[in-house]
Amino acid sequence: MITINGLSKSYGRQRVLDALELDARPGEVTLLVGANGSGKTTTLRQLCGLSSPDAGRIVIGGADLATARMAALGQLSFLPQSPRFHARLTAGEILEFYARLRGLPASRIAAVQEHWQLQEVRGHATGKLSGGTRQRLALAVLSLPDAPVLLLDEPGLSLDPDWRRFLHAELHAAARRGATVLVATHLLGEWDGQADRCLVLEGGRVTRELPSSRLREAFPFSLPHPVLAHAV
Ligand SMILES: Nc1ncnc2c1ncn2[C@@H]1O[C@H](COP(=O)(O)OP(=O)(O)OP(=O)(O)O)[C@@H](O)[C@H]1O
Repeated sequence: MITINGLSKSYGRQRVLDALELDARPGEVTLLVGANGSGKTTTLRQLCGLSSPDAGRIVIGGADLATARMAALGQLSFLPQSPRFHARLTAGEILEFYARLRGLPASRIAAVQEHWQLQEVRGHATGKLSGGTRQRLALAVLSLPDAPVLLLDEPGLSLDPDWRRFLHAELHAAARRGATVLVATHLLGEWDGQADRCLVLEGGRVTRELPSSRLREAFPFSLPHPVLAHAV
């Protein structure tokens, strides 16, 4: 469970989040949608403790991020928008590194590697992987700890349609196991009908909640916007 109350964040004079209220529940895939620059990444970075809010409260699985930081962060697994790995390390070394950080056994690495079909590139330097394969590696890292709260920033960007479908199925499977899944995206077409809830971020606040099956009809006014027009 994620609960955000009154979260505000400004960069200089730009108020990006303005007393944001948001919740994401266990057992559901929740989308946070909005145009480029609407504050989706800023929201996820606040949730991960990578940036401090000016005001407001974040509670993750009952732990307040400000007062019980380790308990809150320990429940998270985060996929950033542009995952970066050391270019000379191999895919296998990356998985081993993150597994060691989380205290996970080699059997878990093997299972995740097979699940995301990374066996063939296990010995390949990440700098030489295709964008989509690197994204699959990042998703494998995300799924290593089987965390109760998953945060994903534009997870489908470099995946082909088959892997996007696989990703959706994975996220729903995690939700069925009880995880809270929050996905930030502006790729509305990709997620049409694919989420349990859809929160619309505008002007630094969640202004509306829609069923994801209504994403396309809910955003016709956005078509002249180049990004949203491209996305739908
Ligand atoms: N570290 C920072 N310093 C200054 N401004 C920032 C910083 N991070 C984000 N911003 C600004 O905050 C606004 C929101 O950015 P953010 O990345 O959260 O939007 P977004 O909804 O994720 O956009 P996109 O869909 O393009 O990824 C933008 O105007 C951005 O330039």
